[in-house]
Amino acid sequence: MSTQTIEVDGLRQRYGDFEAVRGIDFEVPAGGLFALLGTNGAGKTTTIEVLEGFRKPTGGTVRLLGADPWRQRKALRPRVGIMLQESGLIGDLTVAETVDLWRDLHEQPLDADDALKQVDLLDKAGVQVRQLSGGQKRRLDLALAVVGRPEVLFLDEPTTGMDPEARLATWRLIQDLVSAGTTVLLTTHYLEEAERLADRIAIMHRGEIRILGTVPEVVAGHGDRITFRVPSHTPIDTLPRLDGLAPEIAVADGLPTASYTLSGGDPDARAHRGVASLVAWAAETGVTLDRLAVRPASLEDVFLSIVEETR
Ligand SMILES: Nc1ncnc2c1ncn2[C@@H]1O[C@H](COP(=O)(O)OP(=O)(O)OP(=O)(O)O)[C@@H](O)[C@H]1O
Repeated sequence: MSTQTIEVDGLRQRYGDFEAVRGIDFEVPAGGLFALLGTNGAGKTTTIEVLEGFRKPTGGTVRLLGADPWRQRKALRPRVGIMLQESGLIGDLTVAETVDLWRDLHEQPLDADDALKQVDLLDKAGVQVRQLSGGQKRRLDLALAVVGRPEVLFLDEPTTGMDPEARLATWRLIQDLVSAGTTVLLTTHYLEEAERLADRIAIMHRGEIRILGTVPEVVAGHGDRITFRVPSHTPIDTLPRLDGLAPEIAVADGLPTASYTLSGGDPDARAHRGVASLVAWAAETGVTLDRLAVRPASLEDVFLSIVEETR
C-alpha cells in the first residue's frame, strides 16, 4: 500500500479541444507541503480541482488518501479542507454564522472562536461577510478550510490580497498545521511563499511540470550569478567575457547592470574563477566594479528561464 497522501500519475485534463494539463506526475507524502508554482493558465487550479474531486480526469489517475477523489468524493470530504481561489461566501451572513454553518458539516470541528482567532478575525465575528475587506475574506476562507481539522488541505493562492502581516501570520498557521501532521498542497504566485513553506515544489508551464524537487535541487542546475553596475562611459562591447560568455545587460534603478550566469565547470570553484577574471579585467582597465555581487541562481531565475525558454 502506498504511503503517499496525494498521488498524481500521468494526469491529463481537457476542456473541449484544449488540453489544460498534459500528463503530470507528482506525489505528496503524509505531513508534506508541496507547492505548485507556475505561469497564469499553467494548469495549477485544474490539477487541484481534479484532486478535490470536482473534475473527472480525462487521462491518468489521481489518488487522495488512497481513494479516487471523483468516485469517493463524499467519503473523502470530511477529511479534506479546501480553500478555493474564489470563495463562495454568503454576504448576508455574519462571520460567526458562516463559521457555524461550516462547523455543522463536520463531526469534530474546531471551536468557532478558536478558528477565528487563528486567522485574527475574532473581532469581526459579528460583522456581515460583505463588509470584510478582500484580505479578511481570504482569512475567513482559510478559517473555513481548517475548521473541520482536515488531514489534507488544498490552498489555492491562499495569501493573495493579504497585507504582509496577515501573510506572515498565515504562513505561521500553515507551518503549525504541517507540524501537526496535515498534508498541504498549495498553489501560489509568491515564490517566497513556496521557498518558506514547501518541502518540495513543482513549476508548471502550459500544462506540464517543467521542474520538480526541493528548492535547492531546483536551483542547483541553474548556475551562479555575477552582477555589477556598468561604469559610466564604458561601452558594453568592451566588457569581458567570462567562461566564454558575454554579459546580459539589464537596467536597474536607471543604470545598466551586467550579469553573467556561470553554469559550467566545478560548481564549488566557478564563481571564484569568474570573479577573479573580472577583478583582473577591472584592474587592467582601471574601472571600479560598483555593486559587485555573486549569488547562486534564485527560484525567480529558474522560473523566468522556464518561461523564456518557450517564448
Ligand atoms: N472551465 C474551463 N473551461 C475551459 N477552459 C478552462 C476552464 N478552466 C480553466 N480553463 C483553461 O485551462 C487553463 C488552465 O487554467 P487553470 O485555472 O488551471 O490555470 P492556473 O495555473 O491555475 O492559472 P492562474 O495562475 O492564472 O490561476 C487556462 O488556459 C484556462 O483558460
